[in-house]
Formats: sequence, C-alpha cells, structure tokens
Amino acid sequence: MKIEKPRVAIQGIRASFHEEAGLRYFGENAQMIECNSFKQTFEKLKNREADYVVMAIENSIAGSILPNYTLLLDYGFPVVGEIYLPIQLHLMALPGVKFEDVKYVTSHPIALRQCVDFFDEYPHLKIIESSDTAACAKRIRDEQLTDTVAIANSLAATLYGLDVLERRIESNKRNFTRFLILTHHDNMDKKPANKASLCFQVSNKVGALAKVLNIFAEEGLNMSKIQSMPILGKRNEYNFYVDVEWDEQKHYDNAIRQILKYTQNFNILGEYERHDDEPSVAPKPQRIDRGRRYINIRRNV
Ligand SMILES: O=C(O)C(=O)Cc1ccccc1
Repeated sequence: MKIEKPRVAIQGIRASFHEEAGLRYFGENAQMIECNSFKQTFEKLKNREADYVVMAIENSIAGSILPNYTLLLDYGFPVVGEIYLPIQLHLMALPGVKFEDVKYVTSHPIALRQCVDFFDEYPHLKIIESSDTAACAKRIRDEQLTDTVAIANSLAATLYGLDVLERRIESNKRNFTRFLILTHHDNMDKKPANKASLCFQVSNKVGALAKVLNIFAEEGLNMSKIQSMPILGKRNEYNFYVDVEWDEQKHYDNAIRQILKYTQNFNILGEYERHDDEPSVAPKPQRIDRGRRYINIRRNV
C-alpha cells in the first residue's frame, strides 16, 4: 500500500542530512517528524505516529554508527530500503560575520570529522559537537551568535538565513552516508529484493565464521558489508551484521537455507532493493511471499 504523504521520523530537524535523505527517498510529499534521538524515531514508529524511519548507519569516512545496529536488533522493525547520500559541507555564519572574528565551530561529529583538513589550518577555533548539523545553524540564527560558525548543508544556510563563508570544506569530496529505511511490519510492500541485511552469531570455534562466508561465496552472493558487535556481558561472543547482494533470488534462498545450520540467533533484518547510483535494469517480478521472513528465525544450539 503506497502512502500518499508518508510520515517519516528523522533524528534532527528540518534541513538536516536526515531530512535530505528522507526527501530524496520519499519525494517532496514526505512529512518529516523531527526527533531528538534515534531511539525516539523508533518509538514514533512503534506508536504509529510515523510510517517510516530514516536512519544513518554508516559513513564512508567516520565508519559504522554502531549504536544504530543495536537499535535495529532491539526493535526488530524491517529494513525496507536504503539510500546513499553524498555529504557536501559548507561553513556558514550570520550575515556580516567575518571569519577572522570567529572563535567557535559547531556541527555534528561526523561532519566535523569530515572537515579535519580545513580546521588543521585554524587550530585556534574551538570545536563544539552537536546532535545535528541543521540545529547548529538554527542556534546561530536563534541566539544571534556572531562568534560561531556552523558546518551544515546549503538547505540549512537558506532556511536559517546564514551566509556561506566557504563552500565544500569536506576533506574527501566523494564521501557519502548510507541511510536505512525502516517501517512497521504491516506497512511492508512486497517489492522484489536484491539485497538483505542479516544478523547472526556463530560459535567460538575455528572456521565458524569462515564457513558461513564461504556459503555466500559458493552461492555467488556479494557480501557488501560485515560488522561485528560484542554481545553485552558475554566474553568472545559477537553479533555479526552482514549485508549481501544477489542477482538471482534462488541463490539467496539457497544460502539462507544452508547458513541456518551454522549460525545461532539468525535474523533477517530486511530484504530490499539495493540503491544504485545509476538506475538499474528493472528487477524481475518475484512470486515469493517474503512477509514471513521478517519474523525472526532463531536457531538456538
Ligand atoms: O546532523 C545531521 O544533519 C544529520 O542528519 C546527521 C549526519 C551528519 C553528517 C553526515 C550524515 C548524517
């Protein structure tokens, strides 16, 4: 069922990168629900105050956003899509402010990390981390801060009436952030999938993980990501979060059937269409009912 005006919960406020990702994925009709934390976005979904969550999961420079992996598992909402957003960062201040007079620079930690080369040249600037790039721009406007610059996107500069002092200050011009799209189970549509996010444990034995990865290889699945996370309170035990991609559904189905034998607490976090930069050839229609897959498949040994 397609929702005309989807309510999309984001961590952050209008003009944040989360809003940009949400608008790109859902289009201009989407109605953003601003939240103070990622946990709150999941609560909105749980309470049916939102139809979707858009959540950053990894960044090409800052790496994986580990607490968000834990949220995926804790709430169990299915991942139904992904979007890769190029992150372009600008330095902005109140109109009339001169860069020589600035003492503070404020932004989200990921954005700050992406601009280290720029700030190496200005070691006197004090860095203030915040939860959201757009909120930094808004605070400069609201509090009329003349000694502070924000690093944010051009949407934030426009919306909060700031002047861009320097454009594109990110160190690596090809950096991106990957966002996941989640929904609640009864809102899933059955689009064909060519990518899945999985989570499982393996026993602490020689070759246990290699066995699972070999199955992916033998079935011709491309593993695009692997992330381990220690399981709280259990020494040497980890959750492995793995993303795999395939061309033919049957290879994926075969791989899943086999790896169930070699994993514990196996979860399919979501099956969805991979985000390609170039629009891909339309995937073939599938007959398989994937609804049941989102129920956790657990196999405790
Ligand atoms: O602060 C924001 O605008 C966010 O949405 C978080 C973020 C920051 C930098 C890169 C990607 C996401």
